[in-house]
Amino acid sequence: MPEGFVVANDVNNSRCYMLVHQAKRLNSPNMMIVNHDASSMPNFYVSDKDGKRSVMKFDRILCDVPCTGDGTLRKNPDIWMKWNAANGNNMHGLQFRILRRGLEMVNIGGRILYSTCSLNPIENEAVIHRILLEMKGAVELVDVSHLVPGLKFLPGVSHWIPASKDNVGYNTFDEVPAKYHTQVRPQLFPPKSEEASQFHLEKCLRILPHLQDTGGFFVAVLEKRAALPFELKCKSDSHAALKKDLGQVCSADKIQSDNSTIFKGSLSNRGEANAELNGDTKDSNFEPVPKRKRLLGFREDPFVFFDDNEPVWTSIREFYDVSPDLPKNCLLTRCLMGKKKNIYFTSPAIKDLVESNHDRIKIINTGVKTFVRCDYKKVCDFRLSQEGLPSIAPFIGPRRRIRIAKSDLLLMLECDPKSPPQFETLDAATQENIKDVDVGCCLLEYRSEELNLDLTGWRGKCSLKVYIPSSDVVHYIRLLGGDVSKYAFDKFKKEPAEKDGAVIDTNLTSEGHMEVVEYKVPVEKERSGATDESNNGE
Ligand SMILES: C[S@@+](CC[C@H](N)C(=O)[O-])C[C@H]1O[C@@H](n2cnc3c(N)ncnc32)[C@H](O)[C@@H]1O
Repeated sequence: MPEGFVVANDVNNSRCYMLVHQAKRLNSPNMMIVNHDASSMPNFYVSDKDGKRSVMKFDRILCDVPCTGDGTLRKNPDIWMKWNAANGNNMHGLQFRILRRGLEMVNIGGRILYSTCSLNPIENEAVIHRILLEMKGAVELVDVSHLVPGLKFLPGVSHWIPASKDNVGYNTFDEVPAKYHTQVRPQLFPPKSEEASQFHLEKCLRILPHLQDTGGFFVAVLEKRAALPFELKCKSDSHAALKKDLGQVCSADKIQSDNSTIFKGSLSNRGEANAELNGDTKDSNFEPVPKRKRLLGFREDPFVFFDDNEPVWTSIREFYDVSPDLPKNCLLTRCLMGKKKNIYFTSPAIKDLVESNHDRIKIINTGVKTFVRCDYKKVCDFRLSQEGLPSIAPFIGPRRRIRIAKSDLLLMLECDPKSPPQFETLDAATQENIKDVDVGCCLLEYRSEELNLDLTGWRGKCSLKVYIPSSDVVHYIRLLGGDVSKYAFDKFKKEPAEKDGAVIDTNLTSEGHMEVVEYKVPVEKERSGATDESNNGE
């Protein structure tokens, strides 16, 4: 299992759930979704082998920041009506703060990608220029054009004209009328022409809509070459705060006050650095980081990892013939009491991240669903879930594995789920393999030179079923080279008639029109209520 992991964040709670939905397709145990304001993102702690905790720095950070979205004018025509040369002025501050916080959280030598779907330089080059100025050489723009061969783009610009909402542009801050001083601030202005070349803003990528018929997009990659100026200054403060933070078992209040200490420490120093830079002590350019509200008040179920005495584990281990190499302490549920419904699996690194931060970071989701309660089946209380199978398949023992042939798999995928293929219709070798496996949930393994598949199955008394999400059925038939034409309808030629028990799915065809795919499959119920422990933020 890879040691790396991804932490995805959005300040908007609903967007986090959208993220959960999208990320679910990856089936990755190495991912965590969190819900914070990125401009005041709390530090993440990790522990080493001796259990000593330290602040984690990321290797890579991608800041796809909120923006005016004026690069998407073609698909969002309402932007035309609201467009104003000054719209970007309101976004600049938040964009800058998000990027700056990202730089704090990245390792020296690490990279940060800043992107917007806007073409307004105030949201783009002006943010990068301001960061480069403030970081005093600790951060450099990187030329990444060779990493995207074939992509058409224009270089970043080094000159732009900030404007007020009445669409009047200003060459210098001195020209800005006092009434607009809060909107058109000094930081929005481009570098002086004689200084412009030192920033290399041409290394930014401007992807313009007409170049290759896309939306407009802006991308800049920064590398952190050294500690940031305010990091050096506040190092001792942060150390003291960190020591204090780690030295106690935290209550909610304590955590809040400790975190504010850390942020206050770095903030005041950042303010200093910035004021120094701008010769301005009044406007430090840093809005105060708000004290985090009710850290423990968000409505997410807890993440409860299995301990050595987990009562449900023995029967699962025995039934699935699980290898002792499976890190069972990386299995978790989302309920403290009552019947466990779903069991999730994370990588060891994510487990540590959850345990070291769950009381200070709003974790929305992590782990892949691996076992699902199905005690009505009276064999084992839990069946395997296809979502987590790629992660734990290597640990499932031979007693629960059935090697199947391609023809068997196609039969199972294409059949009416109410009438799964009987043993005698299966490949002769498969029929032999089935004899070694008792009734119940099992792992169906298909192996060929081109394709290896591990699928959740059900070995019945006289039939064999594949047990996968309905939305994946056509995908697997396609992978196996089966005929999917009978599942497809062209919406523009024929209205699909929903038959009893049929599942309708929609896919976008390469022609860009909607193809409606209809098929009958065993439906695995994967979802329940929004705050139910069983849904892990899905
Ligand atoms: C351009 S979109 C990013 C879209 C994202 N890359 C995706 O593919 O879904 C900007 C996102 O930033 C989020 N956002 C806005 N302000 C934020 C903040 N202060 N901290 C974190 N996320 C923020 C918005 O909710 C929005 O989802």
